[in-house]
Amino acid sequence: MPNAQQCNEELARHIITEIRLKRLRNRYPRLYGKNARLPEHAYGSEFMIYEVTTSQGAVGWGMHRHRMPGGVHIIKGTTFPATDHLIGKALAELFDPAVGVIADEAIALDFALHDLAGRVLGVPVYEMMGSGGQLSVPCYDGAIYMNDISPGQVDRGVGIILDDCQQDYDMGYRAFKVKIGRGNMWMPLEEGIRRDIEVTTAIRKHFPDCDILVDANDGYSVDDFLRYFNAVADCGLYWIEEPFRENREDLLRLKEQITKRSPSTKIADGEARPDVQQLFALAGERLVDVLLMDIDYYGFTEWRRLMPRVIDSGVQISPHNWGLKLKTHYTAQFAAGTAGVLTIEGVPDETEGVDFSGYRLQDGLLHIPSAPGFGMDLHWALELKPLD
Ligand SMILES: O=C([O-])C(=O)C[C@H](O)[C@@H](O)C(=O)[O-]
Repeated sequence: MPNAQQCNEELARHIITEIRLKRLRNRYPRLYGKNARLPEHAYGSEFMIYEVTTSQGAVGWGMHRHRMPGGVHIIKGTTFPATDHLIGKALAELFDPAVGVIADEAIALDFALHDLAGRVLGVPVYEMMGSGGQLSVPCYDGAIYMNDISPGQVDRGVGIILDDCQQDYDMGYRAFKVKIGRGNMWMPLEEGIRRDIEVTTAIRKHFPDCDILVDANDGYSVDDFLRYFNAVADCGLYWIEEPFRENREDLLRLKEQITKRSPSTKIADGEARPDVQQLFALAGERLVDVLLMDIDYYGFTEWRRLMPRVIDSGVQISPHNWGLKLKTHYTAQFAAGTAGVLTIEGVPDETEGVDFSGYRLQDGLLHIPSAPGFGMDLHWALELKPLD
């Protein structure tokens, strides 16, 4: 890795000449069904990326970040930040390898600029971050949804969930995050709790070598969650995610039960509507063990800024990546760049036009490539032009 001055000089030579907005599509290998709060997550979706070119012919690309300061373009009814004002700027004005994006007006390009700077400097993103983590990171399967209650599946009951686990096991996953909270919206409460218990214990029985994480998307009350937890305490859950909306009193009760029944089980929280100050306060009392703010909505650069505080506090992190393997790979680079990442969320999918082959999942570990930037090549994506 070149030193800070060499990096700055090199990035200063690269003037942004073009920013293209493009559309990609991903596809899941099966229907991803309901969680405690949302209906079917379907078979994939479309999302936007930026491709950024410089005066020296360097090209970087990355997912559009969902924070939108500044002006906007409207494309087919969707709003995106204007990027014309970034044309003509030197890469060094927008990006510092030791920090990330340094100009708020360019934050929508967070992933694209990390990729571009890595390619310009000839280093992977994790190296720009200091290579403080591991090149093989534990990666769990985040795709075990409530497929037993999706239309057309009802007759197969818990069996369909075991088939889903097997499909992902065969891809190399050795830890499953299982959606629970059927009684919140989809089944009568008691029946829903019973099914959650049945699903959890069946996975434990059929996959004894795998970790089980459960995620209720805040869909339980503390009393009902404790009933569920006590029934599955022998399963040795790896973590409990968002059992109910985070608050000190309820988390104290849960922690007390965990300490008694399954002391190694962790509590993970902070994906939905995170209040970062509150999360650190809860982490300070060991009522939250793992912080989950999303790699996109919270942000790659923002996570980088937060890391000194994370490491100081001793809490662990696992930035939320739901929806796209692309996000998993962003977080994998993050995990290789810094200490403090416990495990990362994997999403089994394929994205048209993107070469993911540098990343390899085996026996529950995601191996990260040393290619420059994020190490994923973009072969083709549909270009979008703003409406006049
Ligand atoms: O931890 C996770 O992956 C999620 O909770 C994803 C959710 O199921 C999904 O609906 C979302 O991201 O809103």
